[in-house]
Amino acid sequence: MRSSMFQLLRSGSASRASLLRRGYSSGAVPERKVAVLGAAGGIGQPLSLLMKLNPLVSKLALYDIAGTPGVAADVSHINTRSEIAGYAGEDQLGQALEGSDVVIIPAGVPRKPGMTRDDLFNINAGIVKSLCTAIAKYCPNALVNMISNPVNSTVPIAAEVFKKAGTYDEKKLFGVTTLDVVRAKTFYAGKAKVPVEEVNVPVVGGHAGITILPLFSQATPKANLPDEDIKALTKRTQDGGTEVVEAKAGKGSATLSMAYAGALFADACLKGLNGVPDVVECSFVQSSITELPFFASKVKLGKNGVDEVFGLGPLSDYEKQGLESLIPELKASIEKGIKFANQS
Ligand SMILES: NC(=O)C1=CN([C@@H]2O[C@H](COP(=O)(O)OP(=O)(O)OC[C@H]3O[C@@H](n4cnc5c(N)ncnc54)[C@H](O)[C@@H]3O)[C@@H](O)[C@H]2O)C=CC1
Ligand SMILES: O=C([O-])CC(=O)C(=O)O
Repeated sequence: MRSSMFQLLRSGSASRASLLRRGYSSGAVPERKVAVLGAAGGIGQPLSLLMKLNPLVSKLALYDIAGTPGVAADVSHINTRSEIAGYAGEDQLGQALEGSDVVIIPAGVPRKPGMTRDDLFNINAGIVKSLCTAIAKYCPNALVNMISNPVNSTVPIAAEVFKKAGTYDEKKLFGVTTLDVVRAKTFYAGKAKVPVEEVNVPVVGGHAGITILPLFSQATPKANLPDEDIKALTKRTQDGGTEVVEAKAGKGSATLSMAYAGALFADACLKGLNGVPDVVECSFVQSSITELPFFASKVKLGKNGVDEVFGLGPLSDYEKQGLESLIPELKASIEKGIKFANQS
């Protein structure tokens, strides 16, 4: 997956050649529209760039409350397959969404030092609710990739909005937790001294603090790291977002690594839609693998979105404890989202 993103970056105008390398015959590449909501933001801009480099995208709609005409004009000069259109302001949201196969949502405020992701709830819950109301109206069949925090609550909000509108399909709603996986892979490779591009680590649970549970016992290549290294790697993965928030010192949270992670996940969704076999990523989805209604785990992506939600596999004692500890916090965040969506 990582190497395919570098292929994209190298492919430039040769997107047809890049598609052929990816196993598509040139006549068989479906048209796919992707919309980015929040496209003028810190994540939105580099994410829009990366989606413009993806040859699976034929139309790219860049929506924000302001600033998108400039971002769209800029990105549109890149000589790759997709046609770009910028949409600014609520009256253009419908047009941005119509016909979308995948909608990526990085709209909303980011953290400042000292804040938790839940501190963003009051502002971002309303933003997500209104955007999802529009998705239900204009592109009810699209796959929705939710980046806006707190993901542990914004995904349940989206589900409730779609249920009320009668459009909910649990196979099509995803909380994007790919950045946790990207971090876990990077940190593990550094500690285990193995090539980073060969590393796989599932990350399960949710997307905030201790609800982020990397399963280093299942990491490959195997490295037999001592317990204290596993604990340190787990903590660093759980606090990865805070590490960036503190380093940015008031200027926001992860944007570039998130754009990379968001582009990887959207690419996986597009591949699944296009019938590419065995596309598996971790994501926060409706789930019955634990007692909680939403949970992140490995998910197989197919022509209709989620094809299969995989179980957790064998856990170490340390991971079993982590799982037990995260359940109450994740449950409360899910319930908070559901309550918000139903009372307002
Ligand atoms: N899931 C994850 O792993 C991660 C999630 N995030 C979250 O992503 C969100 C965005 O972060 P940044 O891009 O850094 O923030 P930002 O403030 O740089 O950009 C947010 C953009 O959203 C736009 N926006 C606000 N209300 C909107 C609406 N109603 N419709 C459309 N656009 C709207 C703003 O105009 C702005 O351009 C935050 O909630 C942040 O916490 C950030 C990093 C990782
Ligand atoms: O930490 C934050 O607020 C942003 C985020 O979700 C991440 O970087 O994982």
